[in-house]
Amino acid sequence: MQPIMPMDQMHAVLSAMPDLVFILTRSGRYSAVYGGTDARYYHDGSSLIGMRIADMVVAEKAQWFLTQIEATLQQKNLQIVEYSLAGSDVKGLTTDGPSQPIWFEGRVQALPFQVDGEDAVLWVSSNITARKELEDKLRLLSETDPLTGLYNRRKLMATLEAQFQICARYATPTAVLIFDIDHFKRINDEHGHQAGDRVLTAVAHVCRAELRVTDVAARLGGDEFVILMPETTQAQAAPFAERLRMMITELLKVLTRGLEAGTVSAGLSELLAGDAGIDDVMARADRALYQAKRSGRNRIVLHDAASAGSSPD
Ligand SMILES: Nc1nc2c(ncn2[C@@H]2O[C@H](COP(=O)(O)OP(=O)(O)OP(=O)(O)O)[C@@H](O)[C@H]2O)c(=O)[nH]1
Repeated sequence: MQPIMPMDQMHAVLSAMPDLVFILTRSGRYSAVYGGTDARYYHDGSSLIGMRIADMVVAEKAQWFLTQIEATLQQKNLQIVEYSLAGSDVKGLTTDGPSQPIWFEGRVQALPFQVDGEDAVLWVSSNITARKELEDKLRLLSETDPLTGLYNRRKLMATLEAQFQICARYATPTAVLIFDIDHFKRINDEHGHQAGDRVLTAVAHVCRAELRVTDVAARLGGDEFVILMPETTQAQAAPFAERLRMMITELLKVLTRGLEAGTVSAGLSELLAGDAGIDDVMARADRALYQAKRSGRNRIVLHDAASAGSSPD
């Protein structure tokens, strides 16, 4: 049998816990706070003892904590939750401790005895901010095109797939525009690859500035870009597409110094009720783009008009 540790040693062990440990009652009272004494990772929580969550934490977050405590008491098994808290979310903290919001992982376990006449949980908070930041960086890297900062093909397809599901359920339209810089290769050949990169970056900048917040711009690869316009039919998207084409053309004129590569071709389509999946709309927009290239470049072709012409396949 394990020897019983003297109370003062037991207390010292709890105080030395690397993470913050709370005993919280069902009504949200901080009965005890231990550990988490390294100010690089945690604020000193000792001032919370005897207080109630609802009095110490901003209302919306306090309610969230109470919900987690109740769930743990009812389910009686370990709950693992993630949440963020800024110093300003908690009243009465000392100014020591991190100044940025902290991400925590909370491990919450019901206690087999009552504390201060109430059911209670042990809540261990670990600072996981560094891990969260790394996750954010990795997500950004996996979803964006490093040159332009726009969504990459993978993220575009995932977004289009989500939009396809919304359209299938609620019959809302989504327009898809694919555009491509005409004779982009000449820009690279005449002005160098770096100049080509600057053109691609500037085009992305125009897209970002012109789009609505709900629109999505992506670089498919090379000099090919896609814009998704949720809640927008092909007909509604056409004037916007034309304005964008003209703005990019103006920009290219400046950046390419009159080279015969200063124009844009585009194909426009929309999700249709009978589509089996997102490949259908991408193929229609692509066919329309092909048609725009074939019929002299420097133009936008709408899917209906494109389907009347020949296709690349
Ligand atoms: N600067 C730069 N060039 C790239 C990048 N990715 C692809 N390219 C170049 O983009 C050019 C695309 O050329 P093509 O696909 O032949 O198309 P185009 O010259 O625009 O001709 P059309 O589309 O028929 O008008 C190729 O020369 C690629 O090497 C990039 O990230 N940066």
